[in-house]
Amino acid sequence: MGRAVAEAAVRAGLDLVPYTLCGATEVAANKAVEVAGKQLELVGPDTRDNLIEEVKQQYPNLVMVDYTLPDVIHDMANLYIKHKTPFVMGTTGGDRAKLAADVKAADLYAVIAPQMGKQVVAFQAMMEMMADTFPGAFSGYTLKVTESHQSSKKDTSGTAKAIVNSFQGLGLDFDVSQIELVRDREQQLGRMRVPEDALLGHAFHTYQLLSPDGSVSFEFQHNVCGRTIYAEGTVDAALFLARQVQQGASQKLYNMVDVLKAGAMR
Ligand SMILES: NC(=O)C1=CN([C@@H]2O[C@H](COP(=O)(O)OP(=O)(O)OC[C@H]3O[C@@H](n4cnc5c(N)ncnc54)[C@H](O)[C@@H]3O)[C@@H](O)[C@H]2O)C=CC1
Ligand SMILES: O=C(O)C1=N[C@H](C(=O)O)C[C@H](O)C1
Repeated sequence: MGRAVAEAAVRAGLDLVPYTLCGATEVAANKAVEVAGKQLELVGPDTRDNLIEEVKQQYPNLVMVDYTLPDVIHDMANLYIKHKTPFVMGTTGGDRAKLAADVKAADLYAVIAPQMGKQVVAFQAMMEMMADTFPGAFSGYTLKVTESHQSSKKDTSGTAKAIVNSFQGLGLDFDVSQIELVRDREQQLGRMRVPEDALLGHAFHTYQLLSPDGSVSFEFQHNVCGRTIYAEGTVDAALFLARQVQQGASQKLYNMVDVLKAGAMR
């Protein structure tokens, strides 16, 4: 995602900071990272603090973008809080309530969301609205949720968890631990019908609802191949956040439904 966002930022005409934070293993591998002809320097956890202070001086409108891993999500949030750098975070996992509470307590500008793709965010917003408007409308129904992602994704989809939250509001008795995770290549190609060239980057979600007597069924599905939809949405979020900072907006913590409702997604 880091590369896809950097490329989308360049496409949008943004000034890309020539550094990229990464884990210690990536620094040790010492791989060159080039985006749109610009060389990016890899910066590991040991040297990032001093660098961030320098970069802040040089780029006063800095917005940091986080696509790291569930294991380090709180460490990364603490980093942005420590340096007071506005940030957009698409990383999933961690304790989401704690994450929001920490950022709110720090009074820092941020967009945090498990889903950045405009049309999927719109679907997510629609489900939230349905749950708020018609609470319990699907009481007694059963729910089956299946999500397939690239096998490197270890956690349950943050998007699926958010949608399940709305289904719970609609009366479904369903826990996120019941979400079926598909990470096996053969199942992805066969049962899930994921195109082979999307095995390393896809998100196929299906939500099936069945009435108590089996006579009524609903199915919602969103299938994404590749990373572009999230990268473009991330750039929208960064532009939106930069505007909120400049205007000194009183609300500081946002999710992508807020960004979409503000009309800030291209
Ligand atoms: N919100 C959204 O729309 C989307 C969210 N995601 C989420 O974003 C996260 C990352 O996904 P991918 O890019 O596919 O994973 P990836 O495994 O390709 O990349 C993770 C990156 O985190 C970096 N990293 C690890 N430890 C670090 C540390 N201590 N400091 C700085 N960087 C560190 C690694 O160097 C690596 O480049 C996952 O949680 C995924 O579910 C992914 C796509 C869309
Ligand atoms: O890791 C991914 O790929 C994705 N992660 C997010 C999630 O966990 O919901 C968003 C999308 O599904 C892609």
